[in-house]
Amino acid sequence: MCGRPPAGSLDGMTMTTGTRRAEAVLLREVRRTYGTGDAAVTALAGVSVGFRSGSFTAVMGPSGSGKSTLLHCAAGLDRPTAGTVTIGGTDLGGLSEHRLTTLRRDLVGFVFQEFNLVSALTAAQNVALPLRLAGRRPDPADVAAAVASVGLAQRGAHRPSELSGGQQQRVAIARALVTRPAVVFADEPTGALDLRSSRHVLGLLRAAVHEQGQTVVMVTHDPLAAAYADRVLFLADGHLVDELTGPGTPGDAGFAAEVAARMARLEA
Ligand SMILES: Nc1ncnc2c1ncn2[C@@H]1O[C@H](COP(=O)(O)OP(=O)(O)OP(=O)(O)O)[C@@H](O)[C@H]1O
Repeated sequence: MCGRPPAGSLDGMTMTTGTRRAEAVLLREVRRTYGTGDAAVTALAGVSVGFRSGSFTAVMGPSGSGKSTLLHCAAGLDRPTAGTVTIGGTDLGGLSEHRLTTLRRDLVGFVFQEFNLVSALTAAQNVALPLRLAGRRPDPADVAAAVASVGLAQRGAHRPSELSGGQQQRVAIARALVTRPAVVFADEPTGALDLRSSRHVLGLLRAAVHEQGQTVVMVTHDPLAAAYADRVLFLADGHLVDELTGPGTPGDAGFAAEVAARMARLEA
């Protein structure tokens, strides 16, 4: 947020792999099955995909296609039934719950559709929360800068109930970015917002990628939102079935139309 590289910088992995842009997150043959026997549901049927450091990826697909499951497995919030997930070169499968929690805290930020702010805390206190949870004493200037960076300099002392939905989501984004995580996972971040607020939020996520070098993976149902990403992945029945690369212009109308056409085909 302050022009510094992400705290979870993946340089070490870049050197060991010898590639300029390492995979911040890598899924290999990830399967996730819920339930057993006749009641078993295969949410992910063997997905292999990488998210390069400094990239913005949107994940789309019909309802029930496995988008949230993919996001949760990639973020270490859920454990795959089979396959491997690595974040910053670390295989999550081998980690204890405690180490997994620490890795998420150090390398990962989250943005949810429903904001998930703590209602009793002010905007600034919400933004400072991940630093406190990491045992750090937040520098008020850093917190103020994070709040200002999402356009809420005058609102730091307000509680969530005193903010609009769009403002609350901007607080959630500042909170997700304040520790400068290598990867931000966003699950329908604009699902509850109007068009203007959505654009603002998507612009902030894009800036995190293109100005701060962070990596964003965003699940969305909205082709206009997906058109802010550099790449759009399409899931169907737990499989990765299609992929589009954007023209590099945020919210490009032609790209959004192409994304909508691919979605319409999947939903037909
Ligand atoms: N905890 C669970 N127990 C049983 N089945 C589940 C569970 N979570 C998800 N599923 C099933 O796994 C499949 C994929 O679900 P998932 O939530 O990943 O899809 P999605 O693409 O995110 O859907 P939506 O767009 O509707 O949010 C669905 O068939 C869903 O019913």
